[in-house]
Amino acid sequence: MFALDLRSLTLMAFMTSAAMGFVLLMLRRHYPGSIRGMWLWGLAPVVAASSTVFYGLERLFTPLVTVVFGNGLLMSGCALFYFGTRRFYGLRSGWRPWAVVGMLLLMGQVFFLVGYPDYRLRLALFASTLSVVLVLHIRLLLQRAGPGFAARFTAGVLAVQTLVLLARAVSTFWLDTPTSHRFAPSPMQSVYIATYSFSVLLVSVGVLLMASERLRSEFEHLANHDSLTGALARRAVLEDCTREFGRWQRFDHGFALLMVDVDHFKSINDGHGHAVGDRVLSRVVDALGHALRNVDRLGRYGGEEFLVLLPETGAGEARMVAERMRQAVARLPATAKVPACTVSVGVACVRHGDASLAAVLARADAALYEAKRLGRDRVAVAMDA
Ligand SMILES: Nc1nc2c(ncn2[C@@H]2O[C@H](COP(=O)(O)OP(=O)(O)OP(=O)(O)O)[C@@H](O)[C@H]2O)c(=O)[nH]1
Repeated sequence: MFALDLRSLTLMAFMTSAAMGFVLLMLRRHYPGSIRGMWLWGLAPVVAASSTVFYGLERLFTPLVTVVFGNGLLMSGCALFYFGTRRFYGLRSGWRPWAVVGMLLLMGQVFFLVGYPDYRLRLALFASTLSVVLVLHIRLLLQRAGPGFAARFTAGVLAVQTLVLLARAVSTFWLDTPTSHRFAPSPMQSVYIATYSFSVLLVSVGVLLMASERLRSEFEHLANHDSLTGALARRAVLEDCTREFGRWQRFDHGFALLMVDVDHFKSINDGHGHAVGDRVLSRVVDALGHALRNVDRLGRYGGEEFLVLLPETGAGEARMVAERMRQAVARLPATAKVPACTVSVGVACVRHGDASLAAVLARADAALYEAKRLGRDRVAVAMDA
């Protein structure tokens, strides 16, 4: 019959959990504070590892101590993983309801150990409570999982762990005797303990991948966005424009570029100070962004100059969008902290004969110059746009 040495498996589970806890706690220092939950994720395997000490050395303890501490710590380890994930997603966890559930579970465990000794019922109670925690964790991961792989992977590992946990509890009713115990050799028990040590390892890897994915997306955001206004960085918006130019060359899908410049910005800086000028820029970007569709791209081209890409847009529609943006900024009221301002907008559309994006940009720039020349706070469309 297929059965592994359960004490060796338990020792392996201990070493895996302790090592993963150590790794997570050490790595946590290398992640920025914006990535939350790593401390709880690191604590979880350490607590789970302590539970295996009670199971593995059960001869040294009374059954009551083994059950209360072993099961209590294992349950706490699983809950800490879940709390870590909640924290990671910016959710707080009230510990009181969890403490009540934990106490009730332990009371039930003691009852089925001392009051009405039944290993099967004790196991069924423990497995079902632990499964609830695991299912809550899986649900949270699947609800919040973005396009990345890590959260789905972690949820998958937890799902396997839950199935094995439940299968073990159910199988006990058929395979074991009511007086059976943890180290009575059985295939199910081998699968359970092996799955446990693997899942601690894989869940730890999973949460580490989640933290790394988050870190990468934070870096990407920093690299692609202007830190002052939140608009796309010049390089990112130009990349989008170049891609759109390529689509136009291949599929003949037209697009428009808008060059937007804050009027007399130097005098705002000079009159109110650079910090106020910064606030004006942020407010202008907010207003411009609200006037755009999801597919449009808004980037900071230079100091107080912004570039807008309008895919699949002709000259008439682009002029309307530009006018909407101009009005959105002009309508911003002056406040105690920020003066009112206006913008001028130059509009250009890609057209046959354009050899590169630079040609469209140059026409949008020339149109902007024209809008400035005509008195500012207006939209000018490039000739033959
Ligand atoms: N506060 C602030 N000022 C900036 C920033 N980037 C560039 N500037 C300032 O923006 C001003 C731009 O001035 P100009 O190019 O003369 O243009 P303008 O005063 O807006 O005049 P027109 O464009 O002709 O209407 C300069 O004084 C720059 O120092 C920034 O990030 N924050």
